Amino acid sequence: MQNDGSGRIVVQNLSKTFGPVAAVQNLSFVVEPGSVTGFLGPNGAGKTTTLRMALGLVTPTAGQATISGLPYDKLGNPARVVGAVLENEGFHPKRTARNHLRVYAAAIGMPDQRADEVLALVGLSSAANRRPGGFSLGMRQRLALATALLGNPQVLVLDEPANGLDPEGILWLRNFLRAYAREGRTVLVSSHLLSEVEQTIDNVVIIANGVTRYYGSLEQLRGGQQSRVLIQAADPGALVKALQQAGYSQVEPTPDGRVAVMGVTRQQVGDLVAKSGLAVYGIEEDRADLERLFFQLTGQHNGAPQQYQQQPPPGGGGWGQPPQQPYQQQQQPYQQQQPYGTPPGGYQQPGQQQGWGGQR
Ligand SMILES: Nc1ncnc2c1ncn2[C@@H]1O[C@H](COP(=O)(O)OP(=O)(O)OP(=O)(O)O)[C@@H](O)[C@H]1O
Repeated sequence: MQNDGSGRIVVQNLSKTFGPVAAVQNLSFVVEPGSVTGFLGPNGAGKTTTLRMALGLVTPTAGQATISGLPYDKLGNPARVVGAVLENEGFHPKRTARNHLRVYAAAIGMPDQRADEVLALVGLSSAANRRPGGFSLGMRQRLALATALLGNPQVLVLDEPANGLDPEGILWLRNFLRAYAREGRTVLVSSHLLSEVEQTIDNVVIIANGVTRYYGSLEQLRGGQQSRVLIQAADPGALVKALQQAGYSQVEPTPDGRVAVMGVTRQQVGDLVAKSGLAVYGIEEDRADLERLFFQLTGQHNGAPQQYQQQPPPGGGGWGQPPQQPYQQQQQPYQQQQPYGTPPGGYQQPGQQQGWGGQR
């Protein structure tokens, strides 16, 4: 086997058991070069264990992970191929940031000057002579990233990199990772919050209880969602009646007093209110919340996790289709509640019914 130079990460049927705990079960996915992939799941889902297996720090119970076609420990000088930032990395208390980096640079055969280059890359040049002991959490994260970048690696693996970063730091990290991927490199970032990485990632692997729930492009995940139109009306009851008469049955109030309707476009609503002479103050399209879908996929809000169809293993034709179940689940609130009934029993005031969404 040879390093194929691709920077592709392939995880194939990877499993890890710690005593009675099945931390990772038969996990398969591919992380493509030139993109940022989010590795998402709730706490304890198995993300860190998977990343540690990919980085040769934990021995898999079954399956394997390769980077550029090779297991990590066969990469020769792996730090020149993969840069990794794992959680809770410590720094030597007596070394300055620059010296810390020089020690690590020497260990992987990089020249001293690389320390200053990576400090500049992460925006820490002015702190080069300070000791990390006095750094903020965000600065420590940047220094950890600088360490990972020493070998100018083609692949970056970051475990919960946004932890401890302020909004400015998150924005900086987002731009940095996107630029890194644009150079054709591979970026894999774990997080327990989809919202934290949503604007950074192209592709997503979602796991829960060590099992894959979804893997594919974020675009596909978004595309499978139902959207609804939210309308603020002078007389919501009259609007509901008009909508129902026009054949739109999936209608209900939102807690903030608006009317939500599924299966309709903004334009159709606009035409309908114009025709019926009703006063409305706002018509807004609302894509179903991606974070809510994430919670459904990982079973965090719906009790026991559901078993979704797994995606085909790597090499089977790229990214798969999103599973269908979540979208069916998504529709349930509309079918179950029917707060307006037929015939309409009068408009309920906000707060009178169990809402499911509200404004985002
Ligand atoms: N060394 C270990 N010994 C025993 N159990 C472990 C070990 N490492 C992880 N586990 C267990 O494996 C499961 C997965 O843990 P892991 O840390 O991989 O999850 P995670 O998704 O990274 O979560 P977090 O975001 O909380 O770190 C958990 O139940 C955890 O308690």
